[in-house]
Amino acid sequence: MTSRQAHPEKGGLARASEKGISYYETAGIVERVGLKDVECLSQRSLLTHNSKKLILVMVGMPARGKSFIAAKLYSFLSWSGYKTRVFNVGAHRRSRGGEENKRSAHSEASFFDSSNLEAKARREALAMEVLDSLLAWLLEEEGDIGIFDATNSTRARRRAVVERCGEHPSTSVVFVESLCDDLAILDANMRTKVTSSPDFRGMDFESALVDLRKRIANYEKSYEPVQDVEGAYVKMHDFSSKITANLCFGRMSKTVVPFCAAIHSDDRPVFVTALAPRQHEPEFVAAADVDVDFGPRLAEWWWRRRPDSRLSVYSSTMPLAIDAAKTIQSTAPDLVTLTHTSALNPLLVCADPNVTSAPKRRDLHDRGPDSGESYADLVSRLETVLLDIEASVDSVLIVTHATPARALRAYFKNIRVIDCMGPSTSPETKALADAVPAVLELGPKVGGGWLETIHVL
Ligand SMILES: Nc1ncnc2c1ncn2[C@@H]1O[C@H](COP(=O)(O)OP(=O)(O)O)[C@@H](O)[C@H]1O
Ligand SMILES: O=P(O)(O)OC[C@H]1O[C@@](CO)(OP(=O)(O)O)[C@@H](O)[C@@H]1O
Repeated sequence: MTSRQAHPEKGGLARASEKGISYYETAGIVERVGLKDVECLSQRSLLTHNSKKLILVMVGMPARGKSFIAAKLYSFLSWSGYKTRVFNVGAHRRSRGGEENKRSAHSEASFFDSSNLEAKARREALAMEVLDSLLAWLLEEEGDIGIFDATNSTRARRRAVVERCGEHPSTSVVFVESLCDDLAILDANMRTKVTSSPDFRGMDFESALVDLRKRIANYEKSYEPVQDVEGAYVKMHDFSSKITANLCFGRMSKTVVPFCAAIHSDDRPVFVTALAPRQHEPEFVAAADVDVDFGPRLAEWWWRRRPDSRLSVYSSTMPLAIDAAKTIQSTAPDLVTLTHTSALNPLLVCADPNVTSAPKRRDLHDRGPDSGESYADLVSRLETVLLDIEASVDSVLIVTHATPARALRAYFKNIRVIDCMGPSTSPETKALADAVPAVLELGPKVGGGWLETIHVL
């Protein structure tokens, strides 16, 4: 290797760039060596685009967090603007089981034994009925992403799913598999499951646990993890401590895989607070001039609350938000980490400065008469912050402005972004940039979802 060709990571870059020479200076001179014929590369070029309709097929034994992950993906993808729906085979099985108040035989462990051929055939039929509903919704009701929530634990089942979806060329299938062998995690998951799943309603806790263990043992006998040859997948091992992905490109690699890597089910609160809206923001109301002591009030509240726990603070890059975040950090420099990001800045609106009335309600894609940002643009820049929030195992505090704060809240509460705007939509929305400053606390609920609490500063 000559000095001009030296590899950038091995110290050649500085010398090369001093002379203004590109590392790829020889491009066009060196001959390409038939790479277009390499099979995996041609497959790569076919898969780069987003498919029109995406089907995420959950895979995993019971109590591996499939429904939890499916619900999270639903919140995230809906919030990102995709028309998304979860189709759960367990719910369909129960609704077909008949007996309203009595436990159906279709909920007992023996129903999930693959050597019970009658039950097995019934389970396959139930799964295909649900898949058909999913496909009908995607194709006839213009859905974008369908999430198929079942164990899909054998290769034969997955092949059947892929074949049925393959009848519709606008669809593509990606498996989302959750693998977990850690006994402590499984034990905790099983306890959650028997207390929350309708399959165990009316049973005492210990008998329910025994039955679930038997159900899982039945699945263990026939479980086959997804293999590369089966197609595109994301695998999450032990609560996202390891992620593997195959054939994921486009929207999958840009957002879905990072989201799967971020999520976990640790118990830590997320706090959101917003400075009063400026006059030209769509959320503007004649708010009192409270901004000046916002930072000290926030810091004092935090200090009173839990000075012992670590806190990751994300603020916008507006001066008052930066000041507030720094004031918090000054109270406990060892516990608080700061990130300032323009992703949390107010909605960019290009309004006429002479018009002082509050702008009218806008739709997700409206940019207003003079362009600027739509709510959809805002959501797209907030995505990066949302991934940081989901990934954090420390408490998180977001110091932002009315519109981004309300858009973030929409994710946590599964509300359409446009329905979260405007202070009159709910007390929680009002608390985000009210005349009296407040912090909205979002606490994760066991098994999914977030509980809201308003703290007035
Ligand atoms: N990635 C994961 N790996 C293992 N367990 C998880 C994961 N994510 C969530 N859990 C936990 O698993 C428990 C059971 O989840 P659930 O979604 O009902 O399982 P499944 O649908 O696979 O039967 C929940 O308490 C949830 O917190
Ligand atoms: O047919 P398979 O793929 O096994 O999956 C469907 C079954 O998965 C289960 C496994 O326990 O899902 P869930 O835990 O979501 O209720 C059953 O309820 C449901 O009948």
